[in-house]
Amino acid sequence: MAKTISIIGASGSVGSTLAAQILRSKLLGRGDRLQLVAHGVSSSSSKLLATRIDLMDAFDDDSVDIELVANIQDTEGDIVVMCAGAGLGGNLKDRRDLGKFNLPVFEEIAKLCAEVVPSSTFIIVSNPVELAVEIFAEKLGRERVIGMGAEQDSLRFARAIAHDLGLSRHEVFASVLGEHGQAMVPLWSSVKVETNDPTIVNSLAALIERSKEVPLAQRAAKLKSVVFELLQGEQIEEAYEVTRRALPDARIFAQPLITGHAIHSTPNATANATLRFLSATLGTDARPLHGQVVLVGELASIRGVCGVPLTVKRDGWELGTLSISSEEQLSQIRLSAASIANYLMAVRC
Ligand SMILES: NC(=O)c1ccc[n+]([C@@H]2O[C@H](COP(=O)([O-])OP(=O)(O)OC[C@H]3O[C@@H](n4cnc5c(N)ncnc54)[C@H](O)[C@@H]3O)[C@@H](O)[C@H]2O)c1
Repeated sequence: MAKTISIIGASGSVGSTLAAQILRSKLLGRGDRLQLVAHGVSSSSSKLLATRIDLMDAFDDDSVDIELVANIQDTEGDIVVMCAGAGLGGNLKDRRDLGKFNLPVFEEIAKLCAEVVPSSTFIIVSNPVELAVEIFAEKLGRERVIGMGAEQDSLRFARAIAHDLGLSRHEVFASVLGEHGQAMVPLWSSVKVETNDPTIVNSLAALIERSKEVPLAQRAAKLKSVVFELLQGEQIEEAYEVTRRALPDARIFAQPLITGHAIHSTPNATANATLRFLSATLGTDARPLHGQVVLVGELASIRGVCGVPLTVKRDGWELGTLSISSEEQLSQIRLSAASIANYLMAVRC
């Protein structure tokens, strides 16, 4: 059966990079459609007209129908990727700062989607991911609304560990749960390396031991403050160097801020993580994922939005396996969920 993927916010950095990655990955074939959705504003439609031709010049051999959709009301995707809204930059330094700008955008787009594509699966990229997930889940049901931020964070954590151990990321699995932002919870107990090499196993154990010397919140806050100071002087190289010297769990709090500062977004990494959800939804990839979803008590009695391990299929998400080694880590996830809930209440009142 022919498939349609719609990208809302396709003219942005993430949306346009994702469109190219979808076509390059051959997830879609002859007769399938990729909809580039504008929002009824001529500037976004004009950019997408040009983007469409550029994508056709690159990928027309596969005969995917690349369609420009001028208004969100004409979205038809079986899977809809939500990438619309303001991103970080200027005085907006934390993803939570975006809430007040993106709240009306999320409400409007979720309302329109509920009218035209009520049964589709929604992959949420826009920040704050938790806010968009809550709003979309209210309008469309929680079963098929998934934020991809936790997968992005987990891939970053795995890469940071792989880097320090001299491995490649495909040899490391790691989970980051909770918020896609200041209350994220990198779980050392989830880390698995695909090797029995004692040197590497011992190096990982040493990293874990070092991570216990100073609480993560303290290390991450200090690192971010040093990074912000360096960014004020546009010292990008020095800022990356400082993060490289930090432990992987703190590094992932700060490195995306540098990338966001320098190139406004994190388009390739975000598109890559989003592609995993598209592959899972289309049934071509069964790897475990991590994502922000609305829970109703399935995990640690949490009710509300939280990043958790997931398996994703065409008809939505299911809770995946949680590798938790202690009650302390479970309580960190509960605290993160509580922090998300407080933030959502404040931004929506
Ligand atoms: N979850 C993640 O890991 C992750 C990573 C990077 C970016 N993001 C988020 O994704 C979103 C897009 O990021 P980007 O870097 O592509 O930003 P961008 O500024 O390059 O693109 C924004 C897109 O949103 C559209 N848009 C803006 N206002 C709109 C409105 N009122 N209605 C409909 N569409 C509107 C724009 O036309 C454009 O297509 C941001 O919210 C950003 O914070 C999330």
